[in-house]
Amino acid sequence: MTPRPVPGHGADSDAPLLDVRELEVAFRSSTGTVQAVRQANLTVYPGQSVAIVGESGSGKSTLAHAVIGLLPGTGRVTGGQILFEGEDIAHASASRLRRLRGSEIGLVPQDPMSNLNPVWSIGFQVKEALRANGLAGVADDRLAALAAEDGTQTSETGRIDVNEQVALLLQDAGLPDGARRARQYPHEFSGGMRQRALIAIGLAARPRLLIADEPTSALDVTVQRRILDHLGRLTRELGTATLFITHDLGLAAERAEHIVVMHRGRVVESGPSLEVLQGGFRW
Ligand SMILES: Nc1ncnc2c1ncn2[C@@H]1O[C@H](COP(=O)(O)OP(=O)(O)OP(=O)(O)O)[C@@H](O)[C@H]1O
Repeated sequence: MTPRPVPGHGADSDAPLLDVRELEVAFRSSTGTVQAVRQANLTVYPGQSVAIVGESGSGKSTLAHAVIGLLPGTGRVTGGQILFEGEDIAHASASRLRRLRGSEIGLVPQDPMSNLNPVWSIGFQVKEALRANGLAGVADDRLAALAAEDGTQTSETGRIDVNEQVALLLQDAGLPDGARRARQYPHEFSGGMRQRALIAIGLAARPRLLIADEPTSALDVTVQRRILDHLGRLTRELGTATLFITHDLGLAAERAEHIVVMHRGRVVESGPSLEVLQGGFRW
């Protein structure tokens, strides 16, 4: 079943942002080949939130990592297409994928500790995400409005002091006192704060699609809820589509408009969240 376009996201909402067709991903090992993803289909429209749900080992992360061009180890796309804004990126070059990551497709990874560099300040890491996409010192409308609220002026040409920009991005991800937070290092942050820093980094370049891989699974339930609420609000306000990976069907139904259920590498169910939840699918 193909998800319906989300109303109110402009004329291009008729066209999928991401259209995964018959995707096959395999890992080679000394004992043979593991077919991690089989003939998987998945569509995400602009601004839409889609969750991939499934038990451990069902292929959720592999599918998401294939989309972002970050398959680990011997993982290879062995069939099918990954159309992003109509372009097949299943076999795109490393440099094309690097350009897409961050600027068009952001990632909030599963494990904040191993995805933040311990020797760099948080602010430096946000700045790097901006620099990599040529956006250091550039304020979009949202940042200009946040700067005005903060009593800072942006120039008429949309320039902003890069340290102020970093502080605002951290604040927007739910880290008050962003200027001070920017000077701190990952070990000075709690797990929840590190996750928020990764959200700031993932959204810094305003990607059209954000992939969130079990973004809060290591956190306690209250912190998890608060962060997911914040992430949902932020992506809605920014108009960012999200591909949310989780093993928790209830959480997926709460957080996403559309659910794709994976089992042993295959998409076995796909539809509006409520329908999938009420369908009582069990793996
Ligand atoms: N780096 C790897 N090398 C070899 N096989 C791998 C690798 N990563 C994943 N796999 C295999 O691919 C299959 C799908 O794994 P994947 O991690 O995508 O599942 P998942 O649904 O995301 O699980 P989890 O919820 O535990 O992260 C599994 O059989 C797994 O063993």
